[in-house]
Amino acid sequence: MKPVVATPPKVILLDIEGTTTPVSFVHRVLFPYARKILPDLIKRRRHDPVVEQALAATKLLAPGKEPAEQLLTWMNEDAKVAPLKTLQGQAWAEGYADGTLVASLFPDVPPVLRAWYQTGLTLAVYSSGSSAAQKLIYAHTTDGDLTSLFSAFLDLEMGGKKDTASYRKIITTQGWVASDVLFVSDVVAELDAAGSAGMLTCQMVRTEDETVAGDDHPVAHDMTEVATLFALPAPASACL
Ligand SMILES: CSCCC(=O)C(=O)COP(=O)(O)O
Ligand SMILES: [Mg+2]
Repeated sequence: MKPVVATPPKVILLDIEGTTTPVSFVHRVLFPYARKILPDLIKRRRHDPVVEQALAATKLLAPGKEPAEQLLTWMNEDAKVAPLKTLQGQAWAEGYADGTLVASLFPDVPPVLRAWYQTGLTLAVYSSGSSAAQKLIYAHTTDGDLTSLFSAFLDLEMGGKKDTASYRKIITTQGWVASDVLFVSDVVAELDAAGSAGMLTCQMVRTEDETVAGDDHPVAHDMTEVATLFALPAPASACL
C-alpha cells in the first residue's frame, strides 16, 4: 500500500464509534447501560447542576414533553442531541466509577496512538459523545488510561459532525491549519463535511462493524493502515 500524501499530517482528529471503538461496544454496552439507569439518575440527581441544566435544555428543545420521555425518544432514534449526550455521559461516569463499564478499543488503536504521540503528533477527538464521556472512555480502556495522549476532546459544542461549519470552527478554535489535519471516521457524510473544510480524510472501514466503504475518501481497515496511507509513524511490531 502506497501513501496517498507527500507530506504527513500534523494533527490526527479521531471519531470514536466505528473508528477507535467497535460500534457494538457503543450500541450493546454503553447505550443500554445509559437507557437502564437514566430514569433513576435524573430523579436521584435532579438538583445536580449538570443534570438540572441538561433537563432544562431538553425542555427547551421539546416544549410540553416530559423530559424523561423525550430522552427515551432520542435514545430510540440515536439522536445526536447535546442534553442527551450530557446525561448519557453522567450515566456512564457512574458505570466506570463502580467498575461495571470498561472501554473496549480496537486492539490496533493504543499502540498506534502511542507511537504517534511519541513522535510529536497532535491527537484530538471529535465525537457526538460529550467531551466528559470521551475522557471517560479513554480513561477506562482495557489498555489503561490514554487521556494524556489527546490535546482536545471536541463534542457537539463544535456543531454536528455532518456540517462543514463544525470542522471550520474546530480549525479556528484550535488554531490548526486545515490541510495539516487528518480526520478519521467511519461515516462518509462526516468525512465529506471535513473534506469541504479543507481537512485530509480517511474512512475507517472495520470488518467487525461491517462498515461500507465509500468512493471518495482513502480507506483504511485499522490504524496501521492509516499510518501507511498518510506516511505516519507506526509501532515497530506493526512494521514486521
Ligand atoms: C463518547 S463515546 C459514546 C459515543 C456516542 O455517544 C455516540 O453517539 C457516537 O458518536 P461518534 O461521533 O463517536 O460516532
Ligand atoms: Mg463513527
